[in-house]
Amino acid sequence: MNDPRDNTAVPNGNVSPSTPAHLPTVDISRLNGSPQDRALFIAELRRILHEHGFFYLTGHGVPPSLVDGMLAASKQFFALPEAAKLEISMLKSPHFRGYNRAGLEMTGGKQDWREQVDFDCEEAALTIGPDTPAWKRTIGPNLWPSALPEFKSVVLGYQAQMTRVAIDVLKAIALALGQSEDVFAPMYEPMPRQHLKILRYPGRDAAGSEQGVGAHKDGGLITILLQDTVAGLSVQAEDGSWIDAPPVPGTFVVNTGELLELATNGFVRADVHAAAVPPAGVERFSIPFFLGASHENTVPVIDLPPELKKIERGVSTDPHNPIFREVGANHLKARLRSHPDVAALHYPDLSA
Ligand SMILES: O=C(O)CCC(=O)C(=O)O
Ligand SMILES: [Fe+2]
Repeated sequence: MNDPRDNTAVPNGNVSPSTPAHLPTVDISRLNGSPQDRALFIAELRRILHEHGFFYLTGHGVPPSLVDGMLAASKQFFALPEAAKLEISMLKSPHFRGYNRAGLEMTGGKQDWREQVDFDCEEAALTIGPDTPAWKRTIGPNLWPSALPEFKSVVLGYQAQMTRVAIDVLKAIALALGQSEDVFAPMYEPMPRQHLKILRYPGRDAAGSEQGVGAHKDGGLITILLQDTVAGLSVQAEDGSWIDAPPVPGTFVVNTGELLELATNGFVRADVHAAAVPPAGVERFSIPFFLGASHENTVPVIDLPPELKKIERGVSTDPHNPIFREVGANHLKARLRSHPDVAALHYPDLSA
């Protein structure tokens, strides 16, 4: 999977006062409605994808108990003594899994003020020889805290459910683009990357930076974000204004990532977004899940119908942050950039 914490050359922090605009809502269960409603839904989704690349998702079928359990387990983890969290420090993982204290991840060259744990597919490390592509070193096991024995099953259960939701949404997007519902399958099969991050943003009084997470686009195919009760996320619209995306109970915020923008030659927008540090004394929890393409694949360009093709935007290339169509190489590039300390320790041959 491409890394969602991909940095972009956009101004950081200082998100301007938000407009009162709202993100649209997509009720994916309408795909199972009457033929008329299904057709209406697909047409609406097509417009949303072109204009926004961000929406609230309802009708997703995720049981509230699973969401509550995941949030509760995340809060339990962050409440552990620091030593118990550092037991799974990402510095111990050449595969970019594990815990980072606030201020260790970078976006736009600046510190993000949030503590976090990263997970991806639960898998064994590969045998690496001199000719093995470097990205294969990112394959490997997740790290699990011994202080919370039940954590692993909660996280893996939630991750599996998010993979299902993300693939359902990708199928709906395929239909909205006039394609067969499996048009993206050659990108995410045989092993979609399943990057899950649990995040805690401490309040402004405890923060060492104004930046919760700096302005960026997500690097994968699609992101399914769960927010707890505190607002903080904002999204940049095409006209440059910022739209707040506060939590709405029962929904996820969904956004399309750079690989989808690449595959649709910019018909689908991957919007820039950022999260602010919460007010003093308030902590914010959020849990993004990033579904990515399978590492060994190359991102194709999907041949859209003529009426969509004529409003493709093309893909802008940032010389400071090139996007590679080779998924594994793209993923490694983004991980090295986001985690310079892990890169220096485990990839001294590749880091500057
Ligand atoms: O915390 C949030 O609301 C957004 C997090 C985010 O955009 C990211 O981690 O990529
Ligand atoms: Fe993001």
